[in-house]
Amino acid sequence: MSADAQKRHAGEAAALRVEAGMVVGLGTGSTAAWFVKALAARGLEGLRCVPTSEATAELARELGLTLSTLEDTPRIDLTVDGADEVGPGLALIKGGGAALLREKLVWEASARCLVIADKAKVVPVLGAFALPIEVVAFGHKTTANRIADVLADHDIAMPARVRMAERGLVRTDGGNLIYDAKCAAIHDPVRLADDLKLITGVVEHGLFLDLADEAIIGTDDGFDLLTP
Ligand SMILES: O=C[C@H](O)[C@H](O)[C@H](O)COP(=O)(O)O
Repeated sequence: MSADAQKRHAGEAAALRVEAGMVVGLGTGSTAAWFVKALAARGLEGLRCVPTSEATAELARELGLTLSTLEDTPRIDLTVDGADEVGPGLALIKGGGAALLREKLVWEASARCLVIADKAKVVPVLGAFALPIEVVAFGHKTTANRIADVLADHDIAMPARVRMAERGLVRTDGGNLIYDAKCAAIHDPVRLADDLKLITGVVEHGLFLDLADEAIIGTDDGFDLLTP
């Protein structure tokens, strides 16, 4: 069976965790899209949804979900979102879809965070997926040099590369750039997260540590549950 079917199983199982009247954070990406569709199909009364990207907002709007913002609903009951890697203790790499900053803002405003993913995302050590780092566009090449220094300090020799699309530099919803750092293996995610945050010009990084309360991992015939 395909990864897409596993993502659907996880998304549908997560939608059953939502109750009428909740404020729900909507993640970004292909797995989160399955959740958004399944949630809309439930037709629960009184839901308010805070999307983590313009793409998710558009999908949710099309499906008739009621949208809100972090400004209007700063307290979120439950956020459901995908991940690029799910490591030990539910440490995550996120940001493959360039939504990491809004995602982290929504996650941190949430009473409970549920990560949904297909089986291939579960890894023994984070780092095979290139770590996304969101950087302000002004002076980004000098910021990239400082990022390279930090990576070298973590025995990561490859400098991070700016993310490109067919039509040029990828811009986040906030207008920033993404650098992707091929780490291979991140041995000390807490220290790397702290060191990256200290760099002037870095807005956020895709390490989500101590944020996920539970993971629903889609399988071919259902799903498995993981806790930190
Ligand atoms: O920026 C994007 C997000 O962090 C996504 O949740 C992540 O990239 C996983 O996406 P997908 O479910 O499409 O693999």
